[in-house]
Amino acid sequence: MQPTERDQVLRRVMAALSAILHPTSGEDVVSSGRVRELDVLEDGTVRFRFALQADDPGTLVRQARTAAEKVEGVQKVKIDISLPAAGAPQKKGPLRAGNVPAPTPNANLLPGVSRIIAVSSGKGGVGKSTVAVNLAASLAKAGQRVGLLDADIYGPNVPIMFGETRKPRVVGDKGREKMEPLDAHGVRLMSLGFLLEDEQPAIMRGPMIAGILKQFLSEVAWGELDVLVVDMPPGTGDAQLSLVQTIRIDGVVMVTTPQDVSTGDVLRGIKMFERTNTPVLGVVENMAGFICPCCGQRYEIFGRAGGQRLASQTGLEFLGEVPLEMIVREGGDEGIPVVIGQPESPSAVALREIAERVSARLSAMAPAAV
Ligand SMILES: Nc1ncnc2c1ncn2[C@@H]1O[C@H](COP(=O)(O)OP(=O)(O)OP(=O)(O)O)[C@@H](O)[C@H]1O
Repeated sequence: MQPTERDQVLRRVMAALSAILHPTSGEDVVSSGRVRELDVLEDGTVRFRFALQADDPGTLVRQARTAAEKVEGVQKVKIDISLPAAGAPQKKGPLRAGNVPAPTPNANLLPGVSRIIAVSSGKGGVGKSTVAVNLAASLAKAGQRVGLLDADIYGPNVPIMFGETRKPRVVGDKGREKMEPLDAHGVRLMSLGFLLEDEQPAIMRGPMIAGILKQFLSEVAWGELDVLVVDMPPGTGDAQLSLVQTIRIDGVVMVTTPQDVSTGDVLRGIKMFERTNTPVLGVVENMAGFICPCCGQRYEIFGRAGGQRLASQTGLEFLGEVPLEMIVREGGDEGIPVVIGQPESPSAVALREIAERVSARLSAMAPAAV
């Protein structure tokens, strides 16, 4: 594209973006300073940075993308989103929650995978992996072709929860080798933990993930899958953002305990996904009451209905609550997910119903747009 032509495209894009107004303040996204560093490259790619403000709806960036894509002469649109850091002015610097590029996941990275669900939590230890494992096992039991990617680099314990101690095999011709996922309880299993040294400090792992994830994923022979469940690292830092930017995630299941809700970590997690245009399917409340193994009596150790309140506060679907039951922990330790080992238990029934709701949400979605 010639410089004069690029200039014309630039002007047309600028005009198209200027027509996008903030729904409450009415200011347009260009003169309000949200769109920055607008450029048109020789190949017709339009690039700009979108400086999101705290009260911006998640749809504003999408509107800007659609408007730019429709402009005559534009081949591709790349947007870097800067998120407002909580309570602090924005600074330039390394990848962090306040300054992240927009997710531009590669659609061809997992070509045989129809849907990707991420299971996430605001903080560690709330039962995120337990939900991911049982969600995957339930979907597989219901006849779907399911993969499970353990991307929890800080505590990759999904293989153990599936009773797997093997390392994946390498298959394929020389120069085109791929790692074959392990097959356990009808689920194809792969863990980023296979790449990490046990003694590697956790602080090294977040930055590492951005570098290795793409290569790692393209070197796994997933085959055809209806659903890939991704067990995310806990929290909302760089590692989570790298994942969202690399993998095309169709929906996120947020796991919380009634207690965790009150800390606001979950809310921060939900906001991070919304700001990166990653749909959140709903909230699961785990450890929602202890069921005594002796008498079956239920005790609300961590309080009640926090997840439900959070769901209504955020307008998200409440996907269900899972009680605190010893058999869930035992199933995890023994490598037999409770939905398989004790399918009639209250927790297994709850987890299966959650899987059904997630499955229904996925079926209702339009074909994945990337
Ligand atoms: N509903 C439950 N009833 C009983 N034990 C549970 C339940 N949910 C999770 N656990 C147990 O709590 C512990 C933490 O669960 P899990 O590893 O799934 O949490 P996580 O959020 O993935 O943690 P991390 O952030 O460390 O990866 C495990 O021992 C698990 O078996």
